[in-house]
Amino acid sequence: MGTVPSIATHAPGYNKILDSLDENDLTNYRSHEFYNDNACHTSEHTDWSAAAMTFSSSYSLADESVKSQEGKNYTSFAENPDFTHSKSSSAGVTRDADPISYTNTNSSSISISILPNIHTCGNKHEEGRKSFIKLSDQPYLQSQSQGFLHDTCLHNCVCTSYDANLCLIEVHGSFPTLTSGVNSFISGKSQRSSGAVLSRLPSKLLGASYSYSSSKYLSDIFEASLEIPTMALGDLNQDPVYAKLLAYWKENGSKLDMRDLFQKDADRFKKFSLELELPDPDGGSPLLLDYSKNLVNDEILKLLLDLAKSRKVEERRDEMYAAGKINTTENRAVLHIALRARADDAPINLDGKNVIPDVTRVLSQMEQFCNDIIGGKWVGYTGKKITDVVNIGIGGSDLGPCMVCEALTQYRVGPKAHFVSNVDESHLTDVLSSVNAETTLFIIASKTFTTQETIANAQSARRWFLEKAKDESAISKHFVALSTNLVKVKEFGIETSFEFWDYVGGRYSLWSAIGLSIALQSGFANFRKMLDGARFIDQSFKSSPLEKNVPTILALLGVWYNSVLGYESHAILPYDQFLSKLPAYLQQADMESNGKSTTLSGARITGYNTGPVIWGQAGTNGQHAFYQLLHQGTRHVPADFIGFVQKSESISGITHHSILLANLIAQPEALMIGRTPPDSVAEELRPHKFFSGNRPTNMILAKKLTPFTLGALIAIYEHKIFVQGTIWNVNSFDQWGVELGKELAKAIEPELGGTSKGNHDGSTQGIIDFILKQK
Ligand SMILES: O=P(O)(O)OC[C@H]1O[C@H](O)[C@H](O)[C@@H](O)[C@@H]1O
Repeated sequence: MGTVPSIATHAPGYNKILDSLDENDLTNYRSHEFYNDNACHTSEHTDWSAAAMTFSSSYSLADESVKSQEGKNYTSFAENPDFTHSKSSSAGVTRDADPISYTNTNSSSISISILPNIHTCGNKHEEGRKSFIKLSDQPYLQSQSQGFLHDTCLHNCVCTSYDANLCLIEVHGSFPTLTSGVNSFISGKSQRSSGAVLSRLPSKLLGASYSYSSSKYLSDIFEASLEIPTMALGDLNQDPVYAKLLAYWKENGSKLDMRDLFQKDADRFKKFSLELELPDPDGGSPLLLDYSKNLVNDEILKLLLDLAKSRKVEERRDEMYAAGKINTTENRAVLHIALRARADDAPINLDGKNVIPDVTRVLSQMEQFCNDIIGGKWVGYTGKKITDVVNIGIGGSDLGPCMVCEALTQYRVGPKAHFVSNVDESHLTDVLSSVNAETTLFIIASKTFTTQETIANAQSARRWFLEKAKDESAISKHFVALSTNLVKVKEFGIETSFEFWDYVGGRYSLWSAIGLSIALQSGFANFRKMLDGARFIDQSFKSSPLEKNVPTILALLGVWYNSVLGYESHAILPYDQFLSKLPAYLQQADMESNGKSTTLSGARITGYNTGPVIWGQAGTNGQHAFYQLLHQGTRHVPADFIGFVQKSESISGITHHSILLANLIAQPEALMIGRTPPDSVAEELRPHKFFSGNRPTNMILAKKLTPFTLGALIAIYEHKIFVQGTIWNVNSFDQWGVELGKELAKAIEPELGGTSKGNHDGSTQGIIDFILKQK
């Protein structure tokens, strides 16, 4: 087995794999990048790939023997005569921090990567090669450095190893995101190459060894136990901080009264509120988050912040920002933050490639298109200017743009945007009845371009259009597509398309080409301002300490209510008619993200609630509908009140906005202070007129609903959802739960024609029969 078994001494199955490998095949082995802390971030040291086959001089295999070919044991590679080493230099200067390259003299292409610090392992591993990666458990390697955690780096490394056709990874130490990285690797493997992942957690820490492989390529030669290594981020139920929160509530919950807390602490508002100075080009002003009307005190807040630490929120956030493939079940990075980046922002490297240039390329294409449409350069088939756009999409390809177009009504400079989402034909016919084919642009928005409803609506819109235009060639002037699936777009017969990428989740896509209807209606400049508002929050979320971090605070309060106190829903109450679609938008954003009952490592969640039921309506309308339940119901519904200090009013003489603001302020006050009816109230009515109060709310207030403020507001919620998903240990970025219904509908549809019959339960069949009889 040559020199390779020198590290293969621990995990069950490891030797077995190595023994089973064809020695002659070892010429394909090759090591990968390793850089030590200092070297990897110096600006001179830019050509990472040239520094392959290196590892740190500071690393020593102190805890194991390294066998040379003659069978002698060494305590480090440096001493092993099988390896020669040479020191890399940066810009001609050799420094202590520079890496040392080790090469195996017996087989020049055999080497084992020792990766105590793998910041740079985003580089692709070479196709057809085999790699060994070893991660050390030296304490300094697990500390945070340069904004990255080593487990994040391992994750990236593993995720980008997909081109190697065999990858063995031996891990010493506890790396919280290892499992997700490894899962990504494995799922990537099934598409790109065969491989195996082998990990070992140090027995001295865990009292056990773990190893696993899911590779088909190796499945018959590798019979090691298929145990998945335990992630450091384990079951929330086992988290000691979570246990403290539960205990605290159990012991003190009934005594927790906000009215007392305000009375005892004159600084409570100051202490439990945050202001973010928004650099809004339409008038910079602070955004206020007042969270003082919550069932929390100093102790609870401290525990919640500790929980964020113990659930590794910051590490996971860094992993997302570093393009880690945290959407493990789909092996995808989650990079809506990249959509808001500016061209000169620090690169965001995914699989070794900066994604920002592609983002800015599509944004420029959108900008040009908007200018052409708004400026009248792009006209309809009869030469008339485009006055209306109809966005045909559903879910994430509808809710975001639809909500934002309404929110930015006052910023309209271009064609009016309409939205068709429901496959119910009345949605389409209703919109079509209000537009003219000569002046209407159809935007077919679908990430996958396979969504049944969208494709059906797009086909019907096309037919309607052709009935009017009577000319196939007119289609190109009136239909454009937004998708990640450009092949399907072509198949559909659309020439102009705007691309986005699979690292953009549908419900996080309004910042991408999916936002074209926003940019057309509001003008590209306003679209950019909205992106900038979100970018501002991205930076604030990344750099603010947890206690000053708006999305994190909102998330922690939500976890407190949802998982500790058992409150099951959360209301979104915007006091602005133009934000009336915000609750529906956040329903998808939140419920599709965190409505999960499986942890990242595949365990069933029991004992605590994950994503809440999100609902709400614009104020003041809701006050005359469901607020009764908020004030006096048996359920407790934490709520976010959202408002704006200024609004341009066009009807003079009536103080609409003051009335709106007064109500916005009064409702949270009423929910907190409650009321015991005065003695003057008749005895029998007194219980009915009693308001218990002590009901929690947040207030989010900004100066004006501008594109920038709106971008910031949406991004706050996106990151809030992310933090909660992290704490609950769920994948917030997949949505397998929507699949089953879709599949069954496809099976049932032909049965409604009466020609085929399925195999259903009695109720389902009864319903089908009822329909068939009435048809
Ligand atoms: O954009 P599309 O690929 O057409 O998908 C539209 C929507 O369909 C699905 O059912 C998903 O649950 C949503 O997350 C998605 O936004």
